[in-house]
Amino acid sequence: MTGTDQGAAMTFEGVGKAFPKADGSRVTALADINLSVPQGSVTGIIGRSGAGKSTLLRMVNGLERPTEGRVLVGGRDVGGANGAALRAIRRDVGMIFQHFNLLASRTVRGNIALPLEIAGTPAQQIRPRVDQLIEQVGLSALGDRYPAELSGGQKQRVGIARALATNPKVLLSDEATSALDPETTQTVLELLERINRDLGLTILLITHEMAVLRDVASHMAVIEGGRIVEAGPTYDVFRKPAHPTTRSFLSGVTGATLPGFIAGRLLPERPDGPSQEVIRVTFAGQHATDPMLARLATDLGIAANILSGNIEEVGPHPFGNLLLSLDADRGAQARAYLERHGLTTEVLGHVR
Ligand SMILES: Nc1ncnc2c1ncn2[C@@H]1O[C@H](COP(=O)(O)OP(=O)(O)OP(=O)(O)O)[C@@H](O)[C@H]1O
Repeated sequence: MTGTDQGAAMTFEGVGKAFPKADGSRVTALADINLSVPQGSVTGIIGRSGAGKSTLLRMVNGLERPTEGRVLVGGRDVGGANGAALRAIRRDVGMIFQHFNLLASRTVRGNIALPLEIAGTPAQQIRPRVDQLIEQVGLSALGDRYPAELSGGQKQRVGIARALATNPKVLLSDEATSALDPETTQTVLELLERINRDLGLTILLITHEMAVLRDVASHMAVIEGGRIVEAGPTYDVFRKPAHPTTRSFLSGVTGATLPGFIAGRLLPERPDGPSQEVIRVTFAGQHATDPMLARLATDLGIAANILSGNIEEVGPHPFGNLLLSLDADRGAQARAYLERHGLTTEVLGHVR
């Protein structure tokens, strides 16, 4: 998904952003960003605090301008647009926020109507459109409530309805579920998925939680220190993470963690004398349900101990992680066998 792409809803071409500092020097927030967000995708950008996620997102609706390169939305250069051209791009780009940004003085209806009023939509068209949006986000009975009378999840639904009011082609989500509890997060993510599917809307979201990408993103990119260090279809990245930062984010969601009694004894290098190799085996797609450990035992006579494991879903695909220990003398042979059968393996260390 890197590089310029005809099927792209948004493209970042060699984008850099430097902010001036008070002492006259400059801080580089983003450098050499090349990314293309496929039309109709839910694309997630993950990174730690200060990595540059917000700056990247804010370039899509022209709230920040690149100091290098171009950001294209539907083929139009956002950074070069002004006046009516910029307003036209912004109408195509809705945005939702971590803290919802609702007007406390307006009801649910009033908040959702706001972008329509700003766009000069005739009053008689606003009411039915707002009714439709309220219905779409599942808030039918709550139209006359004020934000203070709503839960976090309900507030975010208002934010989503407001972002959809002008029929945008792209929805930007700035940590939209970070202020919500896990259960509410799920319901809001499901709503975003439904909107993506039913309206064909491209969603670009930023998050610091890999679980959000696992649950909704078809494509993802990892950003660190203002640079994209890894990008691709989410499932591929989960299966074969190439960058240490990606692996570190993944270790938080792939569930399988070493039990304490092993983790405390894990040696990076193989010790002298008899030892066990500790490996992570990643199962994906059709292989997720194959009885590979039984086959390892019958075909090669290698017995593996299961230390921990889990199977979950990345998008529609099964995805599993197993942590095993096995005789270090047979480790290379076992890994080669598993890799040959489409599994991914990684040596985590050794125990005596
Ligand atoms: N207006 C600004 N002026 C100066 N520096 C800025 C400005 N906006 C962002 N930065 C700097 O750019 C870098 C990237 O910031 P950004 O807010 O994009 O990161 P982030 O990944 O969104 O972080 P967080 O998750 O904490 O919001 C940081 O070093 C930040 O201090």
